Amino acid sequence: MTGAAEAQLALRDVTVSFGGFVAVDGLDLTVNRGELRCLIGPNGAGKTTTLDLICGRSRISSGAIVFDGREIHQLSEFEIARTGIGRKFQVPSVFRELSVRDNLEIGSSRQYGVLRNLGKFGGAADRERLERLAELVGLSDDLDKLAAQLSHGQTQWLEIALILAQDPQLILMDEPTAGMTAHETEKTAQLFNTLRGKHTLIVVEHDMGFVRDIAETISVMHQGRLLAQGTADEVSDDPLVREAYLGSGGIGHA
Ligand SMILES: Nc1ncnc2c1ncn2[C@@H]1O[C@H](COP(=O)(O)OP(=O)(O)OP(=O)(O)O)[C@@H](O)[C@H]1O
Repeated sequence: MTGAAEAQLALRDVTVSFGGFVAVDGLDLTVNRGELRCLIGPNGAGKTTTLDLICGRSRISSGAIVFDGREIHQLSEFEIARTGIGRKFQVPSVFRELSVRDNLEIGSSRQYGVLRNLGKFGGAADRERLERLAELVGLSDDLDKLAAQLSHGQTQWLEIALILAQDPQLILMDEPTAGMTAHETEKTAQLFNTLRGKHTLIVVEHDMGFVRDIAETISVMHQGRLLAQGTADEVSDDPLVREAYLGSGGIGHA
C-alpha cells in the first residue's frame, strides 16, 4: 500500500448479536479507496453478516461504521445505497423474463419503477454507456437474449453490470463465483482485476484460487473476529489461520 492510500471504509469495534449469539465480535476493518479486499474465513465466521452490517441489512449492536468520513450505521439500507454502496447477493436478482438489454436499461436508469424506466431510456449517451457495460462484463453478443437463457456465470455478470450501472463507489460481493465453471471463474477474476482501482471492492469468497488471482490484501475472519490479514501467502502460512480452518477441509477448500 502506498503512503497515499486513503481509508474509505472503517468498521470500528463492530459487534452484532442475534438473540445472545455474537456473530460479529469487536471487528476492526479498514478498506482503502480503490482497493480490492477479499474477506475469507471458515463457515459461520461472520463474513456475510459483516456485509449485511455495512449495507444496513442488519444493525450493529455496538461500534461504528464510517464510509467516506461519515457514520452510516444508523442510516437505512436505502440511504446507505444512496451514499454509494452497492451489494451483490449470492442469488442474482435480474429480471429473467426480460432481455439483457432491458435489464441494463432498467439498471442504468437513475429513477425508480421498472415500467417507468423502460420508457425513459434511449439517448445516444445512454446506449453507449449500456454497450460499454455489456462489453465490460462480456455480454455484448447477448444483449437481445432473455436473461433466463443466460448461463449461471453470465447471469452473475449481468447482476454485476446492474450494480455497476449505479456507479457505486464501494461494491460488496458475496461469493460471486459460487456455482461457476472454472472458465467462468477465470473470466470473473479478469473482470474484477479490471474494476480494481475504479471502485472499492470487498469480496467474500471460498475459492482460494480465485482469491489468489484477485486479492492484494486478504482479511481472515473467525468466530466474528479479524483473525489475520495479509497477502495470500502470508495468510495461508499463518498457523492461526490453519488452525481456524481445521475441520473444514483446509484453507484451499474454505
Ligand atoms: N439473523 C440471524 N439470526 C441468528 N443468527 C444469525 C443471523 N445471521 C447470521 N447468524 C449466525 O451468525 C453466524 C455467522 O454467519 P455468517 O453467515 O455471517 O457466516 P459466514 O462467514 O458468511 O459463513 P458462510 O461462509 O457459511 O456463508 C452463523 O453462526 C449464523 O448462523
